[in-house]
Amino acid sequence: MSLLVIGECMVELREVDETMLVKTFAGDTYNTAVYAKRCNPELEVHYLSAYGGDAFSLAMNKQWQQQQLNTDLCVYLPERNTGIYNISLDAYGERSFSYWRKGSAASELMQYLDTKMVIEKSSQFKIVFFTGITLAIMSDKGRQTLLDLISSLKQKGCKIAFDPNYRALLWNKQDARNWIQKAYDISDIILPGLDDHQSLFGHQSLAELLEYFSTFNVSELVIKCGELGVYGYTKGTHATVEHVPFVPAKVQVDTTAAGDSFAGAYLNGAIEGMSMNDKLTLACDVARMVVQHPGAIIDEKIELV
Ligand SMILES: O=C(O)C(=O)C[C@H](O)[C@H](O)CO
Repeated sequence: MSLLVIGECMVELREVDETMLVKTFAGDTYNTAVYAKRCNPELEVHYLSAYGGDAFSLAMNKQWQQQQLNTDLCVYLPERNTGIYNISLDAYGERSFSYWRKGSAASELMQYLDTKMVIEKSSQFKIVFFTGITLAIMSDKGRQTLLDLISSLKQKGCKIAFDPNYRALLWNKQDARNWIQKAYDISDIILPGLDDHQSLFGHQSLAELLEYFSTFNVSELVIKCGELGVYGYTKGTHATVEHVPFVPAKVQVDTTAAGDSFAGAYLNGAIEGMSMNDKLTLACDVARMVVQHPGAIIDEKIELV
């Protein structure tokens, strides 16, 4: 049984000093795929994306292989390029991003993907994961084709997991709200951040989020509340909430991929059949390790927990 992750990977640039940049590869869904695999090297993790014919795309593809991801479903678009993003950090290691990704290969994935072929393989995928960023980079037609594909995979028995990962730079708020709600409608496992919901829907508290999600048919709801910790709810047991308090990292170097690594560890735990408390604890531990190192993907020699 495997995990299928759908989205975009890019060139990641980060400044070493005023004249030097480090180049690696990252993107929210890719980060999740990598950390799920690192948590359990036995787990088959499929990464579904598109890559171009430029030199960066080819190097990126090599990196996907090195991370032991299964890329059989990926689409090659020789006329397109890979996207690029840059990480800027403040004095507390809080990150912000700049993007050069319009028209990237991944943004056109759904125009070229053989969705029937993916549906035929559905029995392999226990969980299918995508994010608000996966939707944000696509045209409306691409977004609808993606949601149709996800719905078909759900009908075939795959569990659907979704993280809204709202990035205001990538789309307007109204579009983001509409499409993220459509994604919630078909998701079994939802991993929202309170901050995303504050920006998108004006929700100010955990209680407001719970009220909002009470109308969706979610089997696992994991709400990340920053310094208030994380809360996990399992369908039918909304009264027996699991709460894991926030424990700060020894040092916070770069918060890039904190949420993505959390998702990777959590989904790995879900596939392994862990309890809600164990999944949340593992996910928090992994995210805490990731923020202590620069960039989205930390050196593989570093033990995650
Ligand atoms: O912001 C994006 O679109 C990215 O995917 C880049 C980062 O790796 C990601 O946001 C980290 O969560």
